[in-house]
Amino acid sequence: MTQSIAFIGVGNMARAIFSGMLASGYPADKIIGTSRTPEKRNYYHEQYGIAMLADNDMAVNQADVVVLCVKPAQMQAVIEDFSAHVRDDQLFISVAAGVELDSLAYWLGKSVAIVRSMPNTPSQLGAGMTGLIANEYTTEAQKAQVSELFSSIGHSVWVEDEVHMHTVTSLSGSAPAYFFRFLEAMIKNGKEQGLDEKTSRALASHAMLGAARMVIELDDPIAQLRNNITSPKGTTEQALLSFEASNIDKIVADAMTACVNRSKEMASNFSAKKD
Ligand SMILES: NC(=O)C1=CN([C@@H]2O[C@H](COP(=O)(O)OP(=O)(O)OC[C@H]3O[C@@H](n4cnc5c(N)ncnc54)[C@H](OP(=O)(O)O)[C@@H]3O)[C@@H](O)[C@H]2O)C=CC1
Ligand SMILES: O=C(O)[C@@H]1CCC=N1
Repeated sequence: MTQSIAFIGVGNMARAIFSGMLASGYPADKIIGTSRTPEKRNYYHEQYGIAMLADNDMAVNQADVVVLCVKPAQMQAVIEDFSAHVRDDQLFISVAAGVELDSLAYWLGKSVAIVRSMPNTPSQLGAGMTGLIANEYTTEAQKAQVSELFSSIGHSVWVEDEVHMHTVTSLSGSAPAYFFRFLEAMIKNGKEQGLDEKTSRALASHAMLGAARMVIELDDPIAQLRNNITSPKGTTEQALLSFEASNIDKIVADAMTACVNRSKEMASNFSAKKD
């Protein structure tokens, strides 16, 4: 039987996940969302046909699976508020950056199955990538259920050690934003060179999509794919030399390290160990 799934805190990430699920055929009458804002509840109900509640307790009561989608700083208060309603047979999935399994378990206050996930917003198009790790109370059947849920909105990988969730955040959770930023810079330059925004956007974004597809669908090393475009004394070579002169490896490493460091800082700031 199809399980009832409650999304606690419907915002960007919850919408990306349930809209991907709906597009892959998950029944709307098995999805509940919560938000404190009446306008948002009306909007999501009208737009997606899911039940939208103001009351997290009520949503948790009705759910087999509870997906925790509030901001990391709100997680403790939100969980502790509904924790009296938690049942042993429920499965909890958190999407929050930097909130560890032990903290979630402590606030939930019961020996329940908890999966920590790090999805990304392309999930709304079925093109998501999600990192996953489960606590000791999660059965293999529940892990399979979580894999199935995330495969309906893209791909997923299980990591062995929770420390890797910081790296997952920097490689896929936050990464769409890096690529958007890169595209913004490219489109800006296309416009400065005289093309209109729409044409620049189409050219650059299809180049990015095509390159990503080549990496995913072909076996060639990425350096080989790059070399295939880089004619000696040609145009690409000049662009790549310019990137190297700006030390592109360092630019990317610094950004990813900053992302990981913030994830670690959040794990420390939003930890039940501080209580
Ligand atoms: N955005 C992204 O790309 C990614 C986000 N994440 C994680 O997803 C989580 C959510 O991020 P994001 O969706 O971007 O944030 P949003 O602010 O868009 O969504 C959070 C939602 O939670 C709702 N909310 C807050 N408090 C409550 C409450 N007490 N009861 C019910 N709803 C509540 C808010 O709505 P209202 O104020 O109406 O109640 C808000 O819309 C974060 O933990 C983040 O780390 C993970 C991976 C990627
Ligand atoms: O920026 C954030 O904190 C969240 C987590 C990954 C993507 N967005």
